[in-house]
Parts: sequence; C-alpha cells; structure tokens
Amino acid sequence: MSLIIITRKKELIQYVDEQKEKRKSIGFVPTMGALHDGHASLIRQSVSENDCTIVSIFVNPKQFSIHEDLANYPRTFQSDSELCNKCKATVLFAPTAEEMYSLNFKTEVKVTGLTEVLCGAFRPGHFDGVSTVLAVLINLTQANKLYLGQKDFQQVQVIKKMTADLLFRTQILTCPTVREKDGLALSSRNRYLSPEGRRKAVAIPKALALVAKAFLAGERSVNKLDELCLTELKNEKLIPQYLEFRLISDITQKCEDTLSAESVLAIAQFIEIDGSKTRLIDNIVLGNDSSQIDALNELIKRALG
Ligand SMILES: Nc1ncnc2c1ncn2[C@@H]1O[C@H](COP(=O)(O)OP(=O)(O)OP(=O)(O)O)[C@@H](O)[C@H]1O
Ligand SMILES: CC(C)(CO)[C@@H](O)C(=O)[O-]
Ligand code: BAL
Repeated sequence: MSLIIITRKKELIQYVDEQKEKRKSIGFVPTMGALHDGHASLIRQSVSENDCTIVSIFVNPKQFSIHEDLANYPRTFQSDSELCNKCKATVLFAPTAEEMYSLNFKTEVKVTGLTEVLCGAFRPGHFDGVSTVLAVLINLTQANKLYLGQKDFQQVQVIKKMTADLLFRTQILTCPTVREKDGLALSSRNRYLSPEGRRKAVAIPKALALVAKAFLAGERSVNKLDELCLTELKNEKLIPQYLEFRLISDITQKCEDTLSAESVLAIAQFIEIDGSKTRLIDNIVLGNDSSQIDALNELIKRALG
C-alpha cells in the first residue's frame, strides 16, 4: 500500500481512531525532515514492530531560538516522502506551523533539571519546545511505540522523563546512531558542511573512537579520556562547545575522577569554515552491555580504520 500523506490534525485523528477501532498497533517516528538513513533505520524498526507507522515531518519553531537556523533548516519534502514510502511507512504527517499550533496555543511542557545541562545549557528553551511538540504529537498519534535516535541522547532522556511523569502510555524506544563510513553520525545538518567542513567534522567520531578504544582497554580515568578526546579535536583546531562525561542514570551528574557506572560522553561541536557555522552533536555510551560494546567497536572500526 502506498504512503498516505496527511497535513491536517483532524484527518490524522480520524485515521488513528480507525486504526484503534481495528485494534492495530501504531508506531511513531517524529522528525524534522531532510531524511537520511538514520531516520530510515527508525522507520524500518517501527514498521517491523507495528501494524502501522506514522512518520511526522515538522520543523518545530518552538525548539529554535531566534539566532538559530529555523529559516534555513533543509526542507526536502519530495525525497522525504519517497524515503517514507520505500521504508513502508503508512502515514506521513506534515502539518504547517499554523495547523500544528492554533493561534490560541498557550501550553508549554517543561521537564526540569535534565534540560538545563549539555545542549540545554546552550539552547535555552530548546527542550521545552521539543517536549511540548512531542506531547501534542503523542496525543495525536496515540502511538504504542515512539522511536527516537541515540544521536540525540539528551532528547531521549527528556522525553522518557516527560512520558513517565505525565503517565503517557506510549513506550519510548531508542535506536542506535547510524554513521557514515568514516564514523560521522548522519545528521540533517551535515548538508550545511562544505567539503573542508566535512573533512574537519571527522575529528568528532575519531575523538570519540579514541576514547572508546581506551575505555575498552580498561582506562577509567575521566581526565585521561577527556584529554585523549580534546587532543584529537585540537589537531583539527576544534574546541567543543561542550565535551562532558555524565552518568546515564542521571545526566545532571558529571562523572568525577573515575568512570564507575554506565556513562555517556556527549559532545557538541561547531564546524566553522569561512564564517559559516554548523553545530553537530554526537555521543557514545560507555558501558559493559554487549550492545554498547558492539557500538563502540563499530565506531572504532569506522573512525580509526
Ligand atoms: N544518525 C542517526 N542515527 C539514528 N537516528 C538518528 C540519526 N540522526 C537523527 N536521528 C533521529 O531522527 C529523529 C529525528 O531527528 P531530526 O529530524 O532532528 O534529524 P537530525 O539528523 O538529528 O537533524 P539535525 O541535523 O537537525 O540534528 C530523532 O529521533 C533523531 O535522534
Ligand atoms: C523529536 C523532534 C522531531 C521534535 O521536534 C526533533 O527534536 C528531532 O527531530 O529530533
Ligand atoms: N534533532 C535535533 C533537533 C534540533 O536540533 O532542533
């Protein structure tokens, strides 16, 4: 069956009600479009686990501050809808901002604490915009399962907290970060990179891979791992906006001295060439689960050869 494109909330509600009446399970993949293989992996996972999969494309104004790239954010609807169709998504929901938020929209959903660190410290209000739009989208789609990418690690933590606190019955699933051959995490914003910027950006997965390698060899000193990462970035004259080791169980806590529990190393890095700046984020989870170790080994293979 080919993809159904819906632009109105009312039509989506009708579609969802019909599926619920037929007791069909619904998977939901929220995106901002400019779709790539990272998005495709989320859609494919949802398709394999649900009777129908709704993908949304909405460049959410509430999560951008005034100096950010809302106006320039890549919009590639034609190829996005082709990708959704190829991945066998059932519905593509693509509302306008006016359709999404009525003129009289007055509600903000705010998760405190964990939105104040990492990206939240540099993008004030960003996660309030994300949680507000996802609260609306979850209510619209009534999804059984919602798929988010590990690349936006903090976003996953925030949305898991929001859905737990507000008793949303949608299950939040995290999908692994899909990477280019050289380890760079796929991101819609990679399109902003010039060839020179793209070359420089490889320092991010390389730096993370050096930490991953040392971690797998038994290194647990936060200072030593931090130093490894910073030195690699410095070789490309890159200074991260943040580079932090935080506890997975509570990302408001920085890891001090020695890594003793499951941790995340998260980075935000501007790539600046000739005055044009692209902000990229990435992270690795430093833990002992086999899936975590596999992800680290995969990154090492790609980034360090
Ligand atoms: N490389 C990736 N691997 C897996 N999931 C990803 C990847 N990149 C993005 N996603 C996930 O896709 C969903 C939609 O993200 P979004 O549309 O913002 O794409 P993006 O590539 O992260 O864009 P941006 O460049 O703006 O960060 C999010 O859950 C995000 O984590
Ligand atoms: C989850 C999301 C679609 C909410 O606008 C966005 O933050 C994104 O693309 O990661
Ligand atoms: N995936 C992150 C969305 C944003 O940067 O606004």
